[in-house]
Amino acid sequence: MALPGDPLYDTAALRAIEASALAGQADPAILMQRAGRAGWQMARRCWPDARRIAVVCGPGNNGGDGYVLALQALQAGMDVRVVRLESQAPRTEAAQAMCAAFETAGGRIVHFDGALPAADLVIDALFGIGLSRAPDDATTALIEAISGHGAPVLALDTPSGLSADRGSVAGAAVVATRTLQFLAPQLGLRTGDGPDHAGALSLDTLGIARTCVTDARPAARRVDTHDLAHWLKPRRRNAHKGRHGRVLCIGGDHSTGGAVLLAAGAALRAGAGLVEVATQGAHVAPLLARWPEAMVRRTDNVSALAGAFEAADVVALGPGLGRGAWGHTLFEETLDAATANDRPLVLDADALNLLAARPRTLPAGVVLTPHPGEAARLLGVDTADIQRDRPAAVRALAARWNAVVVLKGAGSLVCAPGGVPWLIDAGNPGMATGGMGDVLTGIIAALRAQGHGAEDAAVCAALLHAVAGDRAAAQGGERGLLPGDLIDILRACANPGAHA
Ligand SMILES: NC(=O)C1=CN([C@@H]2O[C@H](COP(=O)(O)OP(=O)(O)OC[C@H]3O[C@@H](n4cnc5c(N)ncnc54)[C@H](OP(=O)(O)O)[C@@H]3O)[C@@H](O)[C@H]2O)[C@@H](O)CC1
Ligand SMILES: Nc1ncnc2c1ncn2[C@@H]1O[C@H](COP(=O)(O)OP(=O)(O)O)[C@@H](O)[C@H]1O
Ligand SMILES: [K+]
Repeated sequence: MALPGDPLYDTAALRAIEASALAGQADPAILMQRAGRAGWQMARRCWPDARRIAVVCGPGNNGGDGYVLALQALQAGMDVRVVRLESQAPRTEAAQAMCAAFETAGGRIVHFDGALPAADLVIDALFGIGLSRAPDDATTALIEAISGHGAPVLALDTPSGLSADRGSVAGAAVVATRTLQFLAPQLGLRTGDGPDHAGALSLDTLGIARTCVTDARPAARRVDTHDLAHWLKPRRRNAHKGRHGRVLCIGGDHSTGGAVLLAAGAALRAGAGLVEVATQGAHVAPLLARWPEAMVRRTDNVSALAGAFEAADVVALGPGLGRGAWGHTLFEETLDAATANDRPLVLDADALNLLAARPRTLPAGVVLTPHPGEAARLLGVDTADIQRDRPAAVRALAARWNAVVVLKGAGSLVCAPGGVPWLIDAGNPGMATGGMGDVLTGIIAALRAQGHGAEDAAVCAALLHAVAGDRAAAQGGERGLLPGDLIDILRACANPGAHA
């Protein structure tokens, strides 16, 4: 069966796509011509009333695209100004030719003196995929002038300063209204800082053969709402609860009982056949009051759980587990028992922190769900290191722990060891609320219990969680969104087709 989702690319792949598109091509500047023209058409389409156009050009081929666009705008009768730093005259042959053509047609180029000219539209053609270092002070001032101008900003290929590979900003990056990507979609625009800088996304393939793109190795595959149906098929008429698996959620030390309650509720609403919870005695009654469908027991150690452990199809360990003696004991014993009994595990929250503090070999088929802080602990680096290159971080985590990893946050990435990451850019900042990750853990466990493998369960669950977050936010707004709101809406999202 065809893989779900759409491929995204990194800079190396884009360079390979470019090389294959240009092979045998007489005019190497043909793609630059098409890029500049596509940029101008996009500008006209999106801002038909803009007459004063400021085009900020950098020294490379991204700047070349900008000169082509500027010439197009000039020929269309616009009031066009190219702006650049004195030190950033075009350096590539193709960009020099486009600059010369613009000047020959009477186009005006001004050096940036701290302010951009008045304009109805600003074109960002400073840097594209060739960004190679953090911008210096003068370039930073130019980037800030673009973002702070007040007019809409159309970025060509990449918002200047954002890494097209990593989705991170070293220093400063343009905040664009829209970004028109060329050739193929970039991973960096969809994770980490990417969405905040890129604005609305468009793509122009510049007329190249499809095979130039399909032959390149993707950096990630992006899944979206419609892909849920790939995993969440209608149930068999002859189904029974035993077919849909049994989830055991372990967690909820004193003061964090809500976490395991949320995980259990999410597991129920994501379709687990049976959900059992092992928690501190004080949480048993409230949990039963909220979820009478769950089987809840007080536990101090795994031997008290003997029957439940053996019966479970998957064990979710971590929500509210804490790092006290209770959590430590359950962590060690659960991992021992899961290894001995070959039980699939989902590890979250303090289970990840305990794992980082006491590294051990994990049994096969484990799913880890770190947010960037937990990911940093698991790799022994800083959170900023994780966010600087989220795609590399998720690959490194999967390899280091031999597990399927969900690296959470804006543009969540899911990766199996040695695999190509999945990208989920559904979801919204309303989801940055305590307890939201516990809901994800419950969903992964439920899908795992329903028979999905670790990677399928992780990517489908991360997508379902994000889609539910967006649907809940659409109903009542992002601010104040609660994990319970997602649980309430999960059922509607987990049955694609039935509630379209
Ligand atoms: N691929 C294709 O087929 C097509 C590509 N096209 C377009 O070309 C773009 C790629 O062009 P590109 O390779 O010339 O790189 P680009 O983004 O212009 O930047 C490189 C220049 O910037 C400089 N520089 C870098 N960082 C810097 C910094 N922080 N501060 C200051 N300077 C810095 C760097 O200097 P250097 O590192 O060499 O010192 C170099 O001079 C691509 O995104 C797309 O728009 C289209 O024409 C369609 C077809
Ligand atoms: N800005 C955001 N955009 C999209 N999803 C987000 C955003 N912030 C948080 N989320 C999602 O919400 C969940 C938060 O999980 P986590 O940080 O573990 O919360 P907690 O530990 O409080 O349960 C993750 O699935 C994450 O991907
Ligand atoms: K740009």
